[in-house]
Amino acid sequence: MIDVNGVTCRYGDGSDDGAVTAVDDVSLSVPDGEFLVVAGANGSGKTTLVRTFNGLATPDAGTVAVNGTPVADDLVAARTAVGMVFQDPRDQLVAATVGADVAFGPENLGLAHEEIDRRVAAALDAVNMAGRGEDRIASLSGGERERVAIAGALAMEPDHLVLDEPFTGLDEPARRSVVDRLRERRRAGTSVIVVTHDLRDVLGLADRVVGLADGRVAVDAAPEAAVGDLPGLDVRVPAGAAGTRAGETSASDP
Ligand SMILES: Nc1ncnc2c1ncn2[C@@H]1O[C@H](COP(=O)(O)OP(=O)(O)OP(=O)(O)O)[C@@H](O)[C@H]1O
Repeated sequence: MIDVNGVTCRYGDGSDDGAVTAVDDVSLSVPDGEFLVVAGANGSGKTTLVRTFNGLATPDAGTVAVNGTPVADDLVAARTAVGMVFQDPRDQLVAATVGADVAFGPENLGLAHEEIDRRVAAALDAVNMAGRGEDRIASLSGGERERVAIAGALAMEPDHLVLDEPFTGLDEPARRSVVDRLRERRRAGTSVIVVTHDLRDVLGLADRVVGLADGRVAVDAAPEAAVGDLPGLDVRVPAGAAGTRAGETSASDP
């Protein structure tokens, strides 16, 4: 369980005109096994909010607890329990080859070699990169690097998996494969949190949608109840899913 209680995050020191409140008094709980989509326009605070889940961002007010332990009390526990894949995978790849990169996290957990090999193989398979362990990171395309970053997070088998705009650079087979694996992880009890302003890939999988606007929770509902309000948040929803009530303009596919 991830418990977010009254979290506010600001950038800047608050004394100048440039200070920004990125997350504004947000409270929410993410139960184990939930597939949560965090949606919202650019700059609505999605990334900042999820970065508080493992201590990469520190709230100016409020608390975040993971599996009952405040993140601030045990950063190592939070980072082990919450796996994260960011928007720019170039910042996350640490090794020279694909296999070494995906193995890096599990090695740091001190797992046995056989278990590391199993996890690396399963994670590469999940992103359609089976057998590519010897490929050099430097020779990969942007989308392939993104897939390696996702594999690295999957190989950690975290309790909670956060993916920030995970599908942007993925081709269709890779996207389908990752979606299948996320579905599988959720069935195994992992909570999956996908951050996006484009719900077309994930709305069908979601148990719940939290929509942010200006750092605040504007929508918190099951997908079928949320879709009617999402176009107002400037997010992209699947064609036919938006609540295009009479007289409204939808942000869905043309
Ligand atoms: N490092 C930073 N320094 C200053 N302001 C920042 C920083 N990171 C984010 N912000 C500001 O905080 C607000 C929320 O940003 P955040 O990246 O959390 O939003 P987001 O919803 O993830 O956006 P996007 O969809 O563009 O990734 C924005 O106004 C942004 O300009």
